[in-house]
Order: sequence, then C-alpha cells, then structure tokens
Amino acid sequence: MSSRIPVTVITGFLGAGKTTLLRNLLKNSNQRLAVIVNEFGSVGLDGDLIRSCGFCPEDDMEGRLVELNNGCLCCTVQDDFLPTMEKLLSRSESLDGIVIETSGLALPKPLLQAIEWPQIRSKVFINGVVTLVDSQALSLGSPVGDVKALEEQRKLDESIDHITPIKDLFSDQLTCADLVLLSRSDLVDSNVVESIKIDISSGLREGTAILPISYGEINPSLILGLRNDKDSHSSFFSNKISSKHEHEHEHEHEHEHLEVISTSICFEANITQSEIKNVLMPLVQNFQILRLKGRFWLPDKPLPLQVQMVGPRMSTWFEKAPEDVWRPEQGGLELVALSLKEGLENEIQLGFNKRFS
Ligand SMILES: Nc1nc2c(ncn2[C@@H]2O[C@H](COP(=O)(O)OP(=O)(O)OP(=O)(O)O)[C@@H](O)[C@H]2O)c(=O)[nH]1
Repeated sequence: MSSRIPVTVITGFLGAGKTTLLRNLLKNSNQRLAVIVNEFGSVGLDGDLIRSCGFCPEDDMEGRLVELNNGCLCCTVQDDFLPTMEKLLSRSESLDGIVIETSGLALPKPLLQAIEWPQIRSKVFINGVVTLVDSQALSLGSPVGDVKALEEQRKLDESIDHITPIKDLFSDQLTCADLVLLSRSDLVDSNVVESIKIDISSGLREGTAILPISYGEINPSLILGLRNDKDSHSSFFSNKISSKHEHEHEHEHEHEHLEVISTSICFEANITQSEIKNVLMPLVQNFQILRLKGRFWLPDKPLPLQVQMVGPRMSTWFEKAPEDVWRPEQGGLELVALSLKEGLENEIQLGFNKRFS
C-alpha cells in the first residue's frame, strides 16, 4: 500500500444521494476512513446519519468524522479545510483514506486546488471526484429535485461568495467528475437512464464513466480505489447477477449488478515515463477503465513510479516499494485494473511491447 492517503471527493446537489453513498462506503468498504462533511443550515443532519451507521465508535468519533458547518467549503478553504486536513494527516498511519462530502453549492475546483497545496500535497493524492446526479430530477427537467430547498440552503450561508446559477454549478460538477453516478435509477426506466447518459456525456471529460446506481449501492473499490489484489477479486466482480435485495429502508426492488472485469498484469518491458500516459489514456475510453493501480519500474530510475487512475484522472509519484513485491531485472510493470470491457491485458502488453521491445 502507498504511504499517500487517497482523498475522494463526493459532490452533487442537495438530495442527490451523497450521504446514502457515503453510508454504504462506511459500512461495506472495510477501510479506516476519515470523513469531512460540509453542510450548513441544517447543521449536523448528515453527520447524524453517518454516525448512525455505526462507522466510528464513540471514543474515535472526534477524530474521524469532521463536520465543517461554517459555510461553503470552497469559500472557506484556508480557514477550515486546510487545518482540518493537516490535523487528519498528522495521524495518517491510522487511516486508509479521506472522503469529503461537499455541499451541492460548493464549486469542486477550489477544493481540488486546495488538495494540491504545498502543506498537504506530498501526503495525499486525489483519488477521484465522484459526482452524484439525480436521474429522476434530471428526467423531470432539472438537475435538482427540490430547487426551493436549494435556494433556502443558499440563503442560509452567509459566507458563500459566488452566486453561481444551478446550470453552471451542474456543469462544473460534471467537468470535474472522474466518475458520474446516476442515483435514483430505480425510479426511472432504463431507456431514460440511457438518454440521460447521452445528454450529460458532452459535459464530461473524455473517459469519464457514467454508472446508474440505486440507494448508493456500488462496490466500494470503484469509489475508494484498489488497495490490494484481494479487493479486485472480490465476489462483487463475479458475472452480472440480477438479484433482489432487502434494504434498510424497508423496501425491495429488482436491480442488476454491474459487471466489472478485473485484470491483473505483470511483465518486463523497457518502459519510459513519458510513454505511460500515452499508452494508458486511450485505453481508458476504449475499455471503459474505471480504476487502475500500478507500479512501473523504469530502467533509469531508482524508485518505481506509482500510478493511480480513475477515469481520465492519472496521479503518479515515485515511492519506495515494499521488500516483498515483484521486481523486474530492469524495467517492467505490475498493475490491476477494473474495466467494463474485456481484452485489456493484450492491449497493454501490445502498447508497451510495440514501443519498447
Ligand atoms: N429511490 C431512491 N432514493 C434515494 C436514492 N439515493 C438516495 N435516496 C434517498 O434520497 C434522500 C436524500 O438522499 P441523501 O443521501 O441524503 O442525499 P444528499 O445528496 O446527501 O443530500 P444533502 O446532504 O441534503 O445534500 C434520502 O431519503 C435517500 O434515502 C436512490 O438511488 N433511490
């Protein structure tokens, strides 16, 4: 595992299903997560919901759940967000990841820039921006289900220094997204889901996947990233199953599980750093790669390059590898990827062999 802490940002408008997704991650990921929730107006509501899923025992509560209620996160980055991150990172050895749930009014970009600030940059990496889109609201003509409630939320926040129209906020949420989840897909027909995918895809960066979900149900590895090979081989990734589920909100519905293909690759090749992006990026789109994690050994570098990808986002840094991992004689790579299409292994081998052998 890398020494850098993955930071996952969950964004989306009021009621889009952010807290529901977060509760699923906390309950099912088996990871030690710290959570930063940004809400205002209805102080503490999301925090209560998160606490009630029992993810942090009383004695540890203080440290792992941080509620920033002093206003819009993107407008109070320096006052609240950076000190909070520094505090959490001071005990990073007891954390597997940090998840930030933004209020739907926050612009994601200033937050992402703050994660790159020198004080914290070398200790974290952006593990992905996940944008929740309410498919039911969108099918009725607006990205927000309850526009009145959203306007109320805006009025309640005195610190907010941007009066951004809903349309522009939505477009910002889409451009920043590394993965889009269409929530409430249980409430709309599958053809509506398909037409929403087409409608919003022009606002996304190339390679950003759109996945329909119901009640925040998704394999946590797709959101939080792959920690080790065991994650990628979990039973979640068995063949597509159609199943009935009992939810804690006491209703039943039919829904299909996503068929995700896990690929592990390891081979020797004379790889150069500049080529990694050139080979991998086109494959993200063609094979609908949702997640990729790898270690690349470059013949001219003493330390291996860590690579983390989520949709179109690629993060890389050099880091010492543990003693017991595979090492090539000169150069080579070892990676694991989660994609929606098969055949990735051949293409990656071809991509690197074609260029370097
Ligand atoms: N039918 C259906 N309801 C959902 C789904 N996801 C969330 N909900 C419900 O929608 C309501 C709002 O969900 P939240 O997860 O609180 O939404 P949020 O984005 O966190 O909302 P704020 O924190 O207020 O911005 C809750 O009653 C959820 O149970 C879904 O996929 N399908």
